[in-house]
Amino acid sequence: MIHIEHVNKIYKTGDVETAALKDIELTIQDGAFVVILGPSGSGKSTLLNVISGLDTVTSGTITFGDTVLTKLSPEQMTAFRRDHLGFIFQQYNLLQNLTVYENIQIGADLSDNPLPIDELLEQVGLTAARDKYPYQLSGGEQQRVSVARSLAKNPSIVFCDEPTGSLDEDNSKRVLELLERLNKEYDKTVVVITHNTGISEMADDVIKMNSGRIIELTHNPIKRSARDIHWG
Ligand SMILES: Nc1ncnc2c1ncn2[C@@H]1O[C@H](COP(=O)(O)OP(=O)(O)OP(=O)(O)O)[C@@H](O)[C@H]1O
Repeated sequence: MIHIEHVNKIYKTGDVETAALKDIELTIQDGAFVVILGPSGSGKSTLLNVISGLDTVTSGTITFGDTVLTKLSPEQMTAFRRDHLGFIFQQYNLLQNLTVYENIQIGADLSDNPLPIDELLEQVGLTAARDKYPYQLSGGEQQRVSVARSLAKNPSIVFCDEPTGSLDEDNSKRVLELLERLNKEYDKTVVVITHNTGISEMADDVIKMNSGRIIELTHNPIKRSARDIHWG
């Protein structure tokens, strides 16, 4: 479980201060599928960055199970990220000189308890592409490799920042189906940032942000599967 208590984040650029997060209070349950929605500049990426330790808070506390993330040193935070957190971004960030298999292996090598790469290749439908290089794949296929890479190290939570932002509807739904499976079958907590309101139909919990604040928290009693969401 992640507890976020009274978190504020102020960016200072010269004399200009931007309050990117204002008194955020939030709990993310283990195994939940959480979607964060909000207009550009509302603080979604900043929230994800501070929860995942990619950035520091200005004030407030973030607790992950028994670990108080906001008290960790940068070195401890790096180790925590490596051991527990997976990331998927809009850009696929694959290493161009490595094959599909080798890109996934990079994720597995970070862990003492990795998932089998061949199984992951099968899950993302890329067994036949295992020896291809990223430039030989479509955007959708590349994003599926990055999903497999993030899962390979067997993280307890996967953070996704606009994971379908560069994909058409069909490829997006394939990637979303993988996130769904990762949540249900592999029991990972999944946190997705998106502009696409349709994706919130898949979520257990939907967080709406505006101007650095959480303006609405909704729990979906019934979730739609990735294939059935309304594409927005
Ligand atoms: N490194 C930074 N330095 C200064 N200001 C920043 C920095 N990063 C973000 N901001 C500001 O903080 C606010 C929140 O930005 P953030 O990137 O979290 O929004 P977002 O909701 O993720 O937007 P988008 O959907 O466009 O990615 C914005 O006003 C932004 O300009």
